[in-house]
Amino acid sequence: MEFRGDANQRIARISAHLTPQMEAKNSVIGRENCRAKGGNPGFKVAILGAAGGIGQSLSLLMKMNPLVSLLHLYDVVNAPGVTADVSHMDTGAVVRGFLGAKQLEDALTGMDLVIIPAGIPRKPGMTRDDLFKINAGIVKTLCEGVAKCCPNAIVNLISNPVNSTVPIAAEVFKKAGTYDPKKLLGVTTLDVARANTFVAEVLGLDPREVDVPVVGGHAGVTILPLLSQVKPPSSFTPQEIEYLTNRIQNGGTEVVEAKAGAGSATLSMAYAAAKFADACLRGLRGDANVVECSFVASQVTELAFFATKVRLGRTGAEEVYQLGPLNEYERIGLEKAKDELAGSIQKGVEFIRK
Ligand SMILES: NC(=O)C1=CN([C@@H]2O[C@H](COP(=O)(O)OP(=O)(O)OC[C@H]3O[C@@H](n4cnc5c(N)ncnc54)[C@H](O)[C@@H]3O)[C@@H](O)[C@H]2O)C=CC1
Ligand SMILES: O=C([O-])CC(=O)C(=O)O
Repeated sequence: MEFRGDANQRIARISAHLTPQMEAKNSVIGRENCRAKGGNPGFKVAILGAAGGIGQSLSLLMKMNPLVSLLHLYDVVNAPGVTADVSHMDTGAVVRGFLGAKQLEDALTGMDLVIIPAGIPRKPGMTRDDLFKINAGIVKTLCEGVAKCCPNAIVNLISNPVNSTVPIAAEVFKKAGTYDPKKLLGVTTLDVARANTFVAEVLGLDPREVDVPVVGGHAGVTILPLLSQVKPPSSFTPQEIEYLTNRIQNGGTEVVEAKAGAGSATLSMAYAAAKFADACLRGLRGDANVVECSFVASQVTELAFFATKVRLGRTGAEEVYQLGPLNEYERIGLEKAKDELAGSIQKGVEFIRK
């Protein structure tokens, strides 16, 4: 009988949390009184924009990451549904959902890593810069929340245009007095994933064996694959270089056009974001030699931000690597990339300083 009593109490507790009344009473969407806390030692991760195309798949992938103990899913719509769904996966991370601006602070408090895929995606005919008008304000608001509630968190910024949203985030953090350049990382991992895939196709290799550094930024000509530095060392014909560079630079547009109005890359992007977040968490844990490309504050060129390989450690991007030797084709590409990047960075900075 004692056992039955305990079990009944447990069931009553759980059922109570399933009622809409209780959900409404709770400031967060979760199961606060349940015993099952996962109990994993690990990191606390928030996804802002978790109900979107990228956000949903990314939530699934982060729920599967053994380094995550607590996963906060925030969005202005549909966060409860995504949270309920993902929370039934029998992996270690405990999942809590947060809906709307009033719950942003709860979503962010105590987080080690904040991943931001919030904002509108492109439709055919648009550039990433066409998203600035709407996404700049979204990123500003969310980063103000980060500065207030988890100023020491690592931020992985996905929302486009990354070439401008990263400078916007930096300015927000500077204004709040919390800016640590090592902790603000623009996510360019999808460019590397595409480059590895397309180069592997040309070379007839497994993409997992290929490593292509992609530097610069995350839009059109600012995406600069360094094919002269591909591992394993490989040579390409001028036609192959032209084909690969164009395909990598226009990979996002290829998906936007194929989706024909239904958005941009979400599945490959969630994969890339999960890979990059995992690298950040391994760095936070103290693993050695965690190296990824990312758009960060940089002294590699005269620009304030630039994507190169960075070494991720306990405090974020602890080392920003130089470009290494470039061939003539890449030197010309670098000048074009810098010209466009300069304007995009300036636009982001001015959005906050105006
Ligand atoms: N860095 C990269 O390599 C890539 C970046 N992106 C960018 O990621 C962003 C998201 O793309 P999708 O997931 O496809 O778009 P989506 O429209 O499917 O999802 C965006 C989500 O953000 C949410 N949202 C809007 N305002 C918000 C706010 N203030 N706070 C929290 N959430 C908010 C929406 O409710 C929606 O659930 C776009 O800007 C897109 O261009 C997309 C692919 C690659
Ligand atoms: O192209 C877009 O709009 C989305 C994006 O950044 C990408 O897929 O690389």
